[in-house]
Amino acid sequence: MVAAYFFDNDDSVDFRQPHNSGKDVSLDHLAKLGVIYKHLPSQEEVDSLAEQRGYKNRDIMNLNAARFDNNEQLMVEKMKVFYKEHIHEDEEIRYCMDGDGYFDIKDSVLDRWIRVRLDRYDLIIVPAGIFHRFAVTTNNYIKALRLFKDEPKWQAINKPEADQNPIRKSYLATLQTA
Ligand SMILES: CSCCC(=O)C(=O)O
Ligand SMILES: [Fe+2]
Repeated sequence: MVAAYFFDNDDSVDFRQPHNSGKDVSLDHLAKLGVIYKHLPSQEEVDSLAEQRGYKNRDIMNLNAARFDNNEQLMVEKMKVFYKEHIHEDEEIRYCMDGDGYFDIKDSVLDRWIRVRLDRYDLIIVPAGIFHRFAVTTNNYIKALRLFKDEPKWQAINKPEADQNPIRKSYLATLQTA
């Protein structure tokens, strides 16, 4: 079941560890940042949400150590692409079909990372322009359905370019009016 809490900022510890500061974050607080969480135990519910929100395409991302010949070091190296804070110019919609993972959300009002743990049948919608990152847990496995409004493309925009991105600026403007 989902868990959300402020990240403990202890970068000396493997990023796949929980990093729980002990300070929980409510789903309402996440919603104020534009992040939507849902628990959808059936595929029908996922399909209905996709219909409502106009997600026309999807694919499945399977991240596990076996994909890297059980070479955990290689997997960690590859995972760092997702763990580098980034934005997208579209919503990021991920549904955990199996396994688990951490979606870290940057609260730009408090300037703090919020860690959201997704477990099976959890879905997260990360708004366009918000800084975020992803890590598997120490289970080293997630099977995630990726939903897209248009073409299934994954384009991460990192700092410093992201800070000047118009979608980023629009996102920050929504926080001012919230
Ligand atoms: C398991 S989905 C990987 C994370 C991701 O797609 C992203 O952060 O853009
Ligand atoms: Fe992303």
